[in-house]
Amino acid sequence: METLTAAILPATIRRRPADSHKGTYGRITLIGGNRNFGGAILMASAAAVYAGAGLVTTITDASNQGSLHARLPEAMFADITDTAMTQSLITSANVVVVGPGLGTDAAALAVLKTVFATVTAEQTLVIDGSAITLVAQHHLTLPQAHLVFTPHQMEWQRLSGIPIAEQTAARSRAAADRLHATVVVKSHRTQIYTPSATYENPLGTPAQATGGMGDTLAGMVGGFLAQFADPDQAVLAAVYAHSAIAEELAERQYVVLPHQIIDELPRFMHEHQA
Ligand SMILES: NC(=O)C1=CN([C@@H]2O[C@H](COP(=O)(O)OP(=O)(O)OC[C@H]3O[C@@H](n4cnc5c(N)ncnc54)[C@H](O)[C@@H]3O)[C@@H](O)[C@H]2O)[C@@H](O)CC1
Ligand SMILES: Nc1ncnc2c1ncn2[C@@H]1O[C@H](COP(=O)(O)OP(=O)(O)O)[C@@H](O)[C@H]1O
Ligand SMILES: [Mg+2]
Repeated sequence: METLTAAILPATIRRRPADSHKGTYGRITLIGGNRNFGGAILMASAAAVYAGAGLVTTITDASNQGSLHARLPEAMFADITDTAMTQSLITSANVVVVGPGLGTDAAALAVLKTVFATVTAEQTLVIDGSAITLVAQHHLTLPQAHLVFTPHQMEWQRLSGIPIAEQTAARSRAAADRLHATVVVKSHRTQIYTPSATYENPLGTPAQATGGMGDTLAGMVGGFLAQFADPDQAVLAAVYAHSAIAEELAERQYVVLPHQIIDELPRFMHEHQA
């Protein structure tokens, strides 16, 4: 197990070349947010935009459209019940994030099946929140794609079958290998299982223990994957940056809100680019 250090930030976050445009920085499609959990996909989408992803589209329940655009005019919107549009927006993305606030009802399951049937081996799919629970509950066959799971410990228990108290590095490593995926097991000391190595994030604070914190991380992971060349480093840097910003804010705050981390991202990335 390797401990992450701040060196992951300049190794990953590169200065933007002058000769570039929005297409240089990736197209990301985020899918989630039912009528009750619209905030989750809004936070994930905002994290992707503020992390610098070039083009961001949010596929969500139509009831969330107004709040999405009021809060995040940079994001495009599509209705989650429009299957043809969903397929098209998945196909045109290089990174897809599915799950924040998706819910676990029959409609959510149908959306997730559409995602799995549409992504291709060249694409990266980040699977978070409700989508992890659905994969576990319905024993879904995983698609051929670059897969990144971002479970918290309870979701990891559901997906891997390993009870939280028995989630040792060795057992989680074996389960991640069986999934042929990168797995970010989130806790107060998050561990990251890439195909080639295992890492622990030394940062993080209980001030982060508030709803939406993981939705924000999922969007950051997607945003970093959309832009930066090395996918393992992109995941590691997103995890590290998420906690590093939270620790900065927690020096003078009892609780750190997810949207505050999002607001700090452009400044933090500017300071740590190389
Ligand atoms: N504003 C919003 O719209 C929000 C929507 N959310 C969405 O709600 C859906 C359900 O996710 P939840 O995670 O709330 O529900 P889950 O039922 O998946 O997991 C929560 C349960 O896991 C337990 N648990 C054990 N270890 C944990 C750990 N290390 N970290 C977190 N929980 C741990 C908690 O105590 C709790 O009982 C997801 O789609 C999620 O994205 C949540 O993110 C909350 C905010
Ligand atoms: N006590 C803590 N110390 C450090 N990090 C924490 C702590 N509690 C929560 N976090 C972080 O907050 C995030 C919570 O993710 P998750 O449970 O998926 O939230 P949500 O689904 O509500 O957005 C993870 O990145 C986790 O590492
Ligand atoms: Mg979550």
